[in-house]
Amino acid sequence: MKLLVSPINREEAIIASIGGADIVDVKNPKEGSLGANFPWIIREVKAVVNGRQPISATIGDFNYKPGTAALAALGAAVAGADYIKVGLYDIQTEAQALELLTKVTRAVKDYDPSKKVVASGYSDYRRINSISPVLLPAVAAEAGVDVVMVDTGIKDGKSTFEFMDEKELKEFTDLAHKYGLENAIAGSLKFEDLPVLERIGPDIIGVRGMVCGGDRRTAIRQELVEKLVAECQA
Ligand SMILES: O=C[C@H](O)COP(=O)(O)O
Repeated sequence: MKLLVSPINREEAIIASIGGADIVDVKNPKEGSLGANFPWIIREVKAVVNGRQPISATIGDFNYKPGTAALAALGAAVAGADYIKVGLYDIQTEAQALELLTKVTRAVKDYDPSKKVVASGYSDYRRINSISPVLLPAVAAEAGVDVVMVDTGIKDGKSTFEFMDEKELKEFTDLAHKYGLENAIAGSLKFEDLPVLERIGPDIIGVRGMVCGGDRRTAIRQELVEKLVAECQA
């Protein structure tokens, strides 16, 4: 399992990078679960990571605005993100998801076909009235997306495992692989979740709170990133 760590600024990005994360994911929690950070922060992170890892950037928890999403995706790509991550937050149907993801993917790949698009659904989709992540792999594959993900939409400490059980997350993972996509699981994951995550077998796990010592509002700690890297490799 590859490890995606989500810093919010340059200082945390250095810690995540030196600690050994596989992907350094720039976000802005002040603007939501997959809140977008500023282009200059993405550029700064790209510069300090200096090619050690690919950079991911979130572009927001989106409603049905394909044009706005496509333009934001291009912005993240131009700023240097290698992975551009869009959240399907206020999206209820497969048709809406397909339209939004098709336009985001076109915006990114027209600019640089080597960049990857990540479509994120939310494990707590029922409480935010969003599309089920299990419906996303088929739609994402049709749209030309590279990675499908689940995260929690509301960051109130409740974990993805409180909303989707092992069986559902395995179904999501297997479907992604059936459609030729990579997949990622995130959402207040804890060290004690690692055995079940190993059984489920996602390509990537995404974390912040876990490597902040449990409270995602505090800073990322290098020793916790190193511990997680070691446990993921064990
Ligand atoms: O992409 C990963 C998220 O930033 C996960 O954050 P969290 O572990 O605090 O829920």
